[in-house]
Amino acid sequence: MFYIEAVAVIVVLWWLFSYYKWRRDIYYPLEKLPGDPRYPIIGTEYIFIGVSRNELIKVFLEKIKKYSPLFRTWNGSIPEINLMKPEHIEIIMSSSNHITKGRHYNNLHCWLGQGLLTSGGQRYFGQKSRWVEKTGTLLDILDKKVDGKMHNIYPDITHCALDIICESAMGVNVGAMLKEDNKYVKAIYEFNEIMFWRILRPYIPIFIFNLLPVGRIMKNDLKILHDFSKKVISDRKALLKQEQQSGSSEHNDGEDLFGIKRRLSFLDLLIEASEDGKLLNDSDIRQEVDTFMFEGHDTTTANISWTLLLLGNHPDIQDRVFEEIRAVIRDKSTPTSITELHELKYLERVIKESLRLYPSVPFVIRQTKEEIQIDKYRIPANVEVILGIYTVHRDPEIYPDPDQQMKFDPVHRDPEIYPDPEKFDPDRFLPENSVNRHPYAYIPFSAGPRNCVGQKFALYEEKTILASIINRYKITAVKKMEDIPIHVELILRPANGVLLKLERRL
Ligand code: HEM
Repeated sequence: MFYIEAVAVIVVLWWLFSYYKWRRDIYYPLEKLPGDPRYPIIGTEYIFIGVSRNELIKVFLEKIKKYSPLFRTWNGSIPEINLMKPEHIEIIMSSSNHITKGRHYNNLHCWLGQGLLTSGGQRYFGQKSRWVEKTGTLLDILDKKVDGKMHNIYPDITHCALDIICESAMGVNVGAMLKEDNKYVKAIYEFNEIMFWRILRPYIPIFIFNLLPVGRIMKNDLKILHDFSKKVISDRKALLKQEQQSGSSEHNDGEDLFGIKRRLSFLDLLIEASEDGKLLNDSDIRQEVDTFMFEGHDTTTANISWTLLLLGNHPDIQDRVFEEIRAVIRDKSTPTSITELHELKYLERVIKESLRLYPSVPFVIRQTKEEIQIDKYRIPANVEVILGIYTVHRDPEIYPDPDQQMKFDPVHRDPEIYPDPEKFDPDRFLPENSVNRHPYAYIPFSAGPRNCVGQKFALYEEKTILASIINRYKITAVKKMEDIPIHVELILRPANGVLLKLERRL
């Protein structure tokens, strides 16, 4: 009996000490930062209660306007520091100390595991000729939508991007564009939505969440996602075995249409590294494949989609893009060489400007490894810092028109950095207009030691797809940009897809 009482006293004392330490080291320093009042269990998430999905971003932007340039929020009992100034973001992003991802990414572990890629990946992609083939299939699908009516082409772009990443990085043709029902793509959207739903409800314990219908749907989605990647891996393994037996190898010899020597695919390298089972086991491979497939198609899909919506709203810019494409690829339907892709300079500025206004990844979250000082505030070690990529593009304090408050995006839309930040103006990215820009004022691919490994791949792929679409069709957007609701989750998506009217040019 005495023993139980002694343990109970030690537990209570330990808890009191931890609580005291937490208040001294975390709570008090952070309470000095601006932000809404915090309540037990819910933190500051009550600001989102009763807010519709389409309005969530507006509520958050109001807070940014109120508390910019930095403020704290509480996700339940976990504090989060929101940063949106280039010089503040630089402190975290440029440091090799603060590279641990925030804990919200733990929600992804059940899907992507710990498979976060840290080394460069562009050199593995030597199969760009396949992009031309996939883009051709996309055009065939879009041709059927040239009927004077409005169509949502978001699913078509998603399937094309998925086919391209699977073919380029995994060496497997999943034929997503040719399938009627794409369970994998549906599961990704659903999983992301539910994950975001859960993040906003820190007061629901995990065991209750798992019992709710959303918890069960998420579990089912997870199975679909894993089954898909397992099949990609087993298909590739079977193909490699077949090639070994027949003595032929289509993936590591010869040159493709772009004159690039073919190399092993990213997945082949993972499989090679696992041959003796020492470096990577099957689960490690699956995690890397899941990460790459998700990061490698959802991001590019979102950016291509926003770019099409912007071009569909700006016929003058679309005409300029079209003229450049005709001058570069002449009578072909799609670019077929790296040189041609490089020559599409104006299209590149269009893509960059689209990524400024609508960065596919709207924020990244890191944990501080050690205490840091930001302006007059002391940020303790081990707290979550939200680096607002979307936010860094629009600054509320210096945004000139108070009525436009809902639209600002503090970093990529800071009027001091980008005059008239709401305007879609690709020429902001002319070299002469970019010279004095802060290096962390434009960070769609993040920056520093943990930045995106796929940015070159993304740019080439997007140029190929966008050039092919604009070359073949004149596109008209059905809705103005300001009337298109934005869905924020890990990816920034147009809420209702990409509604366009297509007219054949050629
Ligand atoms: C427009 C397209 C893309 C955008 C805007 C984008 C953006 C980003 C951002 C912001 C990050 C987070 C870096 C950080 O935590 O600081 C990231 C990570 C990553 N991206 Fe991309 N990305 C794009 C396309 C791609 C493509 C095509 C691939 C693959 C071919 C790819 C693969 C990855 C991987 C593997 C990571 C690392 C994951 C991690 O360490 O957590 N991305 N990307």
